[in-house]
Amino acid sequence: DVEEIKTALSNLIHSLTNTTGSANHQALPWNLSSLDPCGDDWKGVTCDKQNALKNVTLNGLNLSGTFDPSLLCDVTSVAASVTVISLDDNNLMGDGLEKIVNCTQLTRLSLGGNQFSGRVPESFSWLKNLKLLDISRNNFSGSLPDLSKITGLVEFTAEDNHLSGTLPNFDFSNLKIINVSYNDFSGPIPKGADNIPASSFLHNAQLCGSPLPNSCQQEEPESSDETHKSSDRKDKILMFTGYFILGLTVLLLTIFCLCKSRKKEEVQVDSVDHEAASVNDNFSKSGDTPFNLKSTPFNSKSEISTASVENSTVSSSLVVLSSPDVNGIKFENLLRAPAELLGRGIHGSVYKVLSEELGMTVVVKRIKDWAIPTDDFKKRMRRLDRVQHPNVLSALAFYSSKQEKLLVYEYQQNGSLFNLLYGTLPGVGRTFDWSSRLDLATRIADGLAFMHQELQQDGIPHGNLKSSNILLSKNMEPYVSEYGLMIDTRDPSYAVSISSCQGKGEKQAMFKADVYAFGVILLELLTGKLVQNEVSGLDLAGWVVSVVREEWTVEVFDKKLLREGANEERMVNLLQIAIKCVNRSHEARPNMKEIAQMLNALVEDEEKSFDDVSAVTSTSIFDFEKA
Ligand SMILES: Nc1ncnc2c1ncn2[C@@H]1O[C@H](COP(=O)(O)OP(=O)(O)OP(=O)(O)O)[C@@H](O)[C@H]1O
Repeated sequence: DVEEIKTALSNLIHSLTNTTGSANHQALPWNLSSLDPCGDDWKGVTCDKQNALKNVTLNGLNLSGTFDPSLLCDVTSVAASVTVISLDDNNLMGDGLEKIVNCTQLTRLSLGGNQFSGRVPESFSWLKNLKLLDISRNNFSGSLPDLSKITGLVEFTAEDNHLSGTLPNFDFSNLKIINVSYNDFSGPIPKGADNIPASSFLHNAQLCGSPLPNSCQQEEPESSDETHKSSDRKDKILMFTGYFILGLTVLLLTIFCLCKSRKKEEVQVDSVDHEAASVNDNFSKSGDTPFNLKSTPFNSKSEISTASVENSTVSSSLVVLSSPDVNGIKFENLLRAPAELLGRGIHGSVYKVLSEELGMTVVVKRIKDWAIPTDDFKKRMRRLDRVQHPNVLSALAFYSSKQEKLLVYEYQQNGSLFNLLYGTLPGVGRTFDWSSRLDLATRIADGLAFMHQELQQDGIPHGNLKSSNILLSKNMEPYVSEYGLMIDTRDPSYAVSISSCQGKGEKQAMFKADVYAFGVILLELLTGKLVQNEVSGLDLAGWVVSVVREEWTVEVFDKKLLREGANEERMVNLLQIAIKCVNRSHEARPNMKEIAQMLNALVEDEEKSFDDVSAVTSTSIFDFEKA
């Protein structure tokens, strides 16, 4: 079997590295002279104890050529055991992708960021064990096969293709993550997607229904009669033309108002300060603050400057990003809505605002004294908006003036990871068990790895990663929030790293500061202890490293995890990853992509340990129990 695996893998890697021009010849990622493909020399290949092939992970290796799955899946010993095939971010094309169906044990198939084209093979829907299918960022076209037949599918990502037709009738009680944005899908989104962010469905001109704001009703044909259908079509053409003209008018008006307000701002900027008004401090603290400017006494301790609100041009100053949830939002209405102060930091304050206009609760983060030129800030916000990941919270809208920046985010009902670890929510007790912690860490790592990859060139790291910036949605889906705002890192070697390197090195140090911060979050998840405890003076990273240096010990682990009987070997594995992340030298730290791969391998391991795979997928991410 080992020989068979070795031959299959050699054939695969040769087919993906032999390019026609010898100048482009790609170095082999594996040492093929090594006798044991399951040994360490074959990076990305893992086998189980019986030497059965489990994972083939060849992400981001600049592989090119035609991926022929039969090289793996027509080999009996491989087909019977392989659970993960991951070829993300290469330059691969496909030939006979349908043959993947012979790898019946696949739980993860990841082909994102390649050149695959044509239809998605029907046979993908026969892969009954799949939990994750990623075909995003390719050139796939045509309609999707009926992927709803894969009842255990937890994650499906297909953004940035040319896919069309209707979406399969997914069961969203299983499917936790989906992204089909930037395609040509049409028709209704299947029922039950209310908890999925609307951004997962954006940029499909004819998709409708919750969570998108456009309902499908008027698009459903009232009768099957041909004449009705054609008049419906005409109506639609008229309707879209109307929308187009309306959109154009709004755009022109907005540009006109912006120019006008900029002129006014220049003239008025010096006189604005004394007019600045605020949300009254006492109201804020009472937790039920009306932002209503008319009923709120102004005072000099300005919270949200409202000088501009009195100015009738402000509604054009609130820039609404791509989310359809907030179309038509007006700045002044937002400030008049009932609000509650959630927190106040060195850089500003955060308010929870119930917006009747939007029919939703949002969070407004006000940042003062961020010395970023307005144009750069706008550019940055728009750039960030183009990089969407299901576990990263994008801003819905923003406002920028010389004095302050306001950012509007969707409110996340279950608070932050910080609250989950160290506080309690009234009325609800939570078992935040080992597999939930590992799952959360992996999703966050996936999100950060994606953001780092996309924003490396732009030099935009998270900059302020911490457990209070990991938010939990209504269904406990974790989100990284406040990506790309002010740099305020926890990395103790950051200042030294930045001063000692320039250009590319400087950028790398910034991204590696996020890795340090992520390592600290892993330590918090493992130990249940606060990072920097002002009372005990504990420096978590320093403490863990010193305890571990003595000898590997369970002393560091959260007692709750030990009581629940979490697997110590896997906890130690996670601890090892965390310690790599908090290495004092930023160069020695792994990057987020490597960390995400290590965590996903741990999850795989965890999943293998459960006998009943389907029981794992149907379990909710977090275990609630009544307090
Ligand atoms: N979109 C949101 N939904 C729900 N809660 C949020 C949201 N954004 C922030 N919060 C919560 O509001 C509180 C205050 O946020 P804030 O960003 O000021 O805190 P912080 O992360 O401690 O400080 P900073 O980010 O300024 O360093 C935090 O507990 C945070 O978890």
